[in-house]
Amino acid sequence: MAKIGFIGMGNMGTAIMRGLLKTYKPEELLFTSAHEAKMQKITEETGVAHVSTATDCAEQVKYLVLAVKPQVLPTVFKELNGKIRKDQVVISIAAGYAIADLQAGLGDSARIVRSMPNTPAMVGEGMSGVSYDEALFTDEEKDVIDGFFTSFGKMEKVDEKLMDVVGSASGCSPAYVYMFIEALADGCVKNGLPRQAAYKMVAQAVLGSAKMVLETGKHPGELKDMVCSPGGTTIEGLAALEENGFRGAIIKACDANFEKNKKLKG
Ligand SMILES: NC(=O)C1=CN([C@@H]2O[C@H](COP(=O)(O)OP(=O)(O)OC[C@H]3O[C@@H](n4cnc5c(N)ncnc54)[C@H](O)[C@@H]3O)[C@@H](O)[C@H]2O)C=CC1
Ligand SMILES: O=C(O)[C@@H]1CCC=N1
Repeated sequence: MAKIGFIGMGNMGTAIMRGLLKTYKPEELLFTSAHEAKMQKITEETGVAHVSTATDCAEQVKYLVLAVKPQVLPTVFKELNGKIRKDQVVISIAAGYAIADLQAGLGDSARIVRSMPNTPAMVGEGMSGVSYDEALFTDEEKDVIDGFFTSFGKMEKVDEKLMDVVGSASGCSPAYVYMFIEALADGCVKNGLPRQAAYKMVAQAVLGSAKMVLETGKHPGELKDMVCSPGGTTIEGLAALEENGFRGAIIKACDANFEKNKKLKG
């Protein structure tokens, strides 16, 4: 019998499954999604079997991952309501759905883990904010839950009331970073650097800078100051960014994420 089943196998489902396949055998996983031809292709590529309905998937697994768009969750709830077993663990990655909302859709006794991962899961460098009531799960289940998230990156347990904020830090943030990489590369291309060299150099600079934050423990401002030689080139660039509202734009983007979470429930 499969252990972990996915309802929804799109961007995030495939990213997470790829991570899990480093730890789990294909026979331990199962999924269902919307299009038979796409499911067939994923099964051929990964060796993971699929079934046609959410009910079939739920019936066959202990850990059930909800990986459909928030707008699709009401349909899935209709199909699954009352069918979630007491021994089952439901892992949601949906934006905007609180544990109480998921229980309202699946049944009050459903034991839910709410999470917010991100697409770098695809390369084993995901970041997931995770929230669940520790008292509801056995030690073995907690090991599986934590192992699930660490199979494709890092995890941080957070209070559920912070999960909407976590969306900006984990779920949404790669999009901002890609936009930054694209813009910085464009700036380099404008001044003559070949495009492919620009992407490679900028992406490596982002990777290295992130590592500096994680590994030195230094404040990002201190690391920034180390780059800015007095009267040098970097401080000129920083002044231009400040003039153009760089920090304010990012803070506003986080506010926009936060507000949108409240409007996703179907
Ligand atoms: N894309 C991202 O970066 C992140 C997304 N999320 C959350 O992950 C969830 C999935 O997002 P994505 O993977 O980006 O969406 P997606 O649209 O790429 O994947 C959803 C999958 O669900 C399938 N589907 C549609 N209706 C279905 C149904 N009735 N039964 C079974 N499968 C069905 C679709 O065919 C598709 O393969 C969302 O709730 C989103 O909030 C969380 C973190 C990051
Ligand atoms: O854009 C979204 O709503 C999803 C959740 C976080 C990242 N992607």
